[in-house]
Amino acid sequence: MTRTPVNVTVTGAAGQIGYALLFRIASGQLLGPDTPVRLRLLEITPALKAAEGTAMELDDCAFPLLAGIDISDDPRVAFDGANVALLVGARPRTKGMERGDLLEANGGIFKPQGEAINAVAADDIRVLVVGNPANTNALIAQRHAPDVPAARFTAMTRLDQNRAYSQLAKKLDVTVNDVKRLAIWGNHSATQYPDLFHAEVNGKNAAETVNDQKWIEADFIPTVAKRGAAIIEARGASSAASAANAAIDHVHDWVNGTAEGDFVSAGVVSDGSYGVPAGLISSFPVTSTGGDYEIVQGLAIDDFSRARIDASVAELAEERDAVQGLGLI
Ligand SMILES: NC(=O)C1=CN([C@@H]2O[C@H](COP(=O)(O)OP(=O)(O)OC[C@H]3O[C@@H](n4cnc5c(N)ncnc54)[C@H](O)[C@@H]3O)[C@@H](O)[C@H]2O)C=CC1
Ligand SMILES: O=C([O-])CC(=O)C(=O)O
Repeated sequence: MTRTPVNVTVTGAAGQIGYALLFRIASGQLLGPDTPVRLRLLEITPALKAAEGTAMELDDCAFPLLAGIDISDDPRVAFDGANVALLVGARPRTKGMERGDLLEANGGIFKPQGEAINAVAADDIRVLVVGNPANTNALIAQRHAPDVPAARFTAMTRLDQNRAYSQLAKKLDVTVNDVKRLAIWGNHSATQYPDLFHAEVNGKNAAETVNDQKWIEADFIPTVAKRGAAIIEARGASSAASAANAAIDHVHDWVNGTAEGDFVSAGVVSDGSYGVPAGLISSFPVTSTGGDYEIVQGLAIDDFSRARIDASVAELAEERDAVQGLGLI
C-alpha cells in the first residue's frame, strides 16, 4: 500500500451506529478499495474503555486497509489532521427534556467540535453530521469553523432517501435499482419531504407511475418521515446499521462522485436555491463531481411540493432561531 492513509474521525465511536460503521470504514467501503484509512475515535471519557474494546475487535479483523486507530476524549486530538469527520455522537432526548434543552445540550457538543475542526483538521476536511438534530447540529458546528468552507459541512438525510427508495420499490413491485432521482428536501425530521415528483422509475416519472396521490400523501410520505420512530418502536433502539450504511453512502458519493444522470440527498448549506433561506443546512437533491456536493438546479416545484418544502424549511428556521437565542451560533 503506497498511498498515505486518509484520517477518518468518528465521534460517538462506542455507540451503536459507531459499532456498525467502523468495520465498514476499515474494510474500505467508505473511500474505496485502494484507500488506506487511519481511524481517529472520539468518545466521552466514561465510554473510552468501550471504544478501546471496539478498537481491539477492529485489530482482530486484520483489515488490510486499516493503517491505525487512535482513541481520545479530546476533540483537538481526535480531529487533528482529519480529512473526513463523521459526527455521530450526540445527546439523545431523555424523559422530561424540552426541545430547547436538547438543542442546548447538543450545542455543548457541536460548538467545541466545530472549533476543534477549525483549528486542527486537514485543509480538505469533509464533515457529515449524523447525530440528531442533525441539520441544526451541523449548523452549530459549521458556524464555529469560519476558516473551513461552509460547503464542507453536511447533515445526513441519506437514510431517509434509502427508506424512500425501498418504500417506492415495494409499492411498484420493482427493485431499488429501477429507481433514480428520489430526493429528500428539508429537515431530517417528521417534516421532511421525500419527493416522488422528480423521481424516476425505469425512466418514467415516479408520481405518474404510482398514479395514486392518496397513497403518496397518506402512506408514502408519512411512512418515510416516521420510519425512524417505527424502528425505535419495533427494535427498542434507534436505527443503527441502516444509519451507518447511509453514512457510508453519503461520504462515498461525496468523495467518489454521484452517478451520471442521477442525484442523491444531503443536508447542505443553502445558497438560497428553491427559496430556502441562505445559510440554513437543508436537504436538497445534490450531485457530486470532483469532491463537492452541489445543489441540483432548475427543478420545477409545483404547489404541493412547495408547501411541503416550505413547512420543513420553516422548522429548520425555527431551530436556527432557537440556537441563536441560546447563543450557540
Ligand atoms: N441522521 C440520521 O439519519 C440518524 C441519526 N441518528 C442519530 O445518531 C446519533 C447516534 O445514535 P446511536 O449511535 O444509536 O446512539 P448511542 O447512544 O448508541 O451512541 C452515541 C455515542 O455518542 C457518544 N457521545 C456523546 N457525547 C459525545 C461527545 N461529546 N463526543 C463524542 N462522543 C459522544 C456516547 O458516549 C455514545 O457512545 C443519535 O443522535 C441518533 O439520534 C440515528 C439514526 C439516523
Ligand atoms: O430518531 C432517531 O434517533 C433516529 C433517526 O433519526 C432515524 O432513524 O431517522
